[in-house]
Amino acid sequence: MQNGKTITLNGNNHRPLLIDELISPATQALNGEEKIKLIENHFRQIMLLLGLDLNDDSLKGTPSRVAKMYVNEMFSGLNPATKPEATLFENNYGYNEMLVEKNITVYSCCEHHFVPIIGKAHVAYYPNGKVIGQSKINRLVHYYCKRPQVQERLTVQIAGALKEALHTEDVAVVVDAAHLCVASRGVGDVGSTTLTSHYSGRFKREEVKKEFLSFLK
Ligand SMILES: Nc1nc2c(ncn2[C@@H]2O[C@H](COP(=O)(O)OP(=O)(O)OP(=O)(O)O)[C@@H](O)[C@H]2O)c(=O)[nH]1
Ligand SMILES: [Zn+2]
Repeated sequence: MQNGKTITLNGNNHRPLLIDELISPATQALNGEEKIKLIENHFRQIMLLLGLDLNDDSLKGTPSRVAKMYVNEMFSGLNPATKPEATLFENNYGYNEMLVEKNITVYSCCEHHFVPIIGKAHVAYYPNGKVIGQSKINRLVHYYCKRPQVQERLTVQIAGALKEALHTEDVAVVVDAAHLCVASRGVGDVGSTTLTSHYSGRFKREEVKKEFLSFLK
């Protein structure tokens, strides 16, 4: 029982979908403040188990800081209410070529170790009647980054959201990112990055894919 609510969090009772994710009913029942309070308490326990002094001036606010950072910043993309609206405009000027938005910042979090994934996403599409406000592409990428992720899922989710917003299959996504779980611990390889891609519609054609990749050089 916490804040007058009984919650049962069962990790197995929900399987997130690729695009319109399901949040478990127990979590849905909590508002942001309630989640922050619960996470704060659990994080305090983790710190105590690590032997840290929670009376220390510098450490005593950490459980609350971490909880707020998780809910409002790092994992805000788990809340569907934060999904950006894709503003569309008529393609009045008849632009029918490929549009590429490259070097979109990727700051995500590895779901296996909860450490950062840092890199870039490159996205392209062909307009199908409408064009999207450019910044909305960046916003959609950031939305899916703000979850515990694996890079493969992140790539597919970005592609799926763009197809849905733009009513077209003609979408390409490349993500190039460094995983701090690989760089800062474990194998300790600071030089490697991971590349993932998704091509659909016209981008499956070799010459189209080649044109897109030439823009990324
Ligand atoms: N496919 C995929 N794997 C990832 C991603 N992020 C991290 N991983 C990998 O997830 C794996 C988890 O492996 P485990 O053996 O369970 O964990 P571990 O003992 O900490 O493994 P090491 O990192 O090798 O020390 C590691 O190989 C990570 O490199 C990702 O985005 N995609
Ligand atoms: Zn990891």
